[in-house]
Amino acid sequence: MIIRSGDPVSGQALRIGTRKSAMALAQTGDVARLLRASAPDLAVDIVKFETRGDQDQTSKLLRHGGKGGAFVAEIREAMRAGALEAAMHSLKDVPGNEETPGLVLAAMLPRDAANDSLVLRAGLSLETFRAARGKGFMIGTNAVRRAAYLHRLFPEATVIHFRGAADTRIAKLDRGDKQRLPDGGMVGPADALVMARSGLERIGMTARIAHDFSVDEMLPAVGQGIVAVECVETDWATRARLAKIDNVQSRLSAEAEREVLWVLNGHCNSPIAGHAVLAGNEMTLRASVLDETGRFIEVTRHGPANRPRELGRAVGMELLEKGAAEIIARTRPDEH
Ligand SMILES: NCc1[nH]cc(CCC(=O)O)c1CC(=O)O
Repeated sequence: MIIRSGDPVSGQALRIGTRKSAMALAQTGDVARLLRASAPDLAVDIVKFETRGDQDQTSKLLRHGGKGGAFVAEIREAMRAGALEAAMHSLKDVPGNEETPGLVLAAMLPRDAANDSLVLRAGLSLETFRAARGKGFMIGTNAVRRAAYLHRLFPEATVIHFRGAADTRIAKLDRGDKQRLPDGGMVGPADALVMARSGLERIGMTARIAHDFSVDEMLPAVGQGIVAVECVETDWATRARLAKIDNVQSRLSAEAEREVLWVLNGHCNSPIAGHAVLAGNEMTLRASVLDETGRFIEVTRHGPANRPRELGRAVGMELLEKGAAEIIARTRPDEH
């Protein structure tokens, strides 16, 4: 079968579902631009969803499969029901320990910056923060991975629960808002936040970055910086369109990193980090499992770039041999 762009027979547009945060819309805009460039006649419709993940700001979310899972689930339902051809996801938010029968991540965009960045409250200087080595400062995040790395990097700082979309999080930081904890208590205000550089780039807020953590200082979440597009496995026309914008390096890195999650049975809010780097025919995969009490296991292995799953499996198994399962079990969301 020949797939023609803008398919004049059906005249159908490709409908992509997305959350409606500023970051998600920027990402979906990137997907649409690449699709149109690869098939100039293709009509791309962006369908905005307010997911349960955006509405539910309570701790229930963590108990029910985690934040990431909630963001993803509703858009998938719409796609399975035929209301969409494709769904845009931040790969980082796509659970790595679940089967998704009938769906496939058919495109991954070129990876943006994978590292995390430090954002300071307006008026607070990096010099002041550095001189205190974090002492007396409150740093906000709701990712257990970032919290554990912050305890390693700034043992004298206090890490506090801080949530919301990227742009509203920074607004709350600058206003000095207190945060409601899952148990109903209040904490804060925060002096600093840790956020993905890629997200800040997408919402045009890189001017607020006080410091970029290197990926070695703070190993990123699996898939961080990669935008993925999912579709129905047997929707061959959509798969052909998405295949045109698929980036091989992102896909190979994602396969290696996500295999670690699969081996560790990591959930959305696991203290698991993983990052693959490609150099010629070789891939280097580093992954870690850590907690806020200072337990830290890190594994680095090299392998052929065209066998990413094997490398991910080897790294995951070595983490398990070194005791990763016990650390992960202690941070299960349903135990929060
Ligand atoms: N959980 C929200 C989320 N999902 C993906 C990103 C960053 C963008 C990316 O990884 O591509 C973010 C924001 C953040 O972590 O600061």
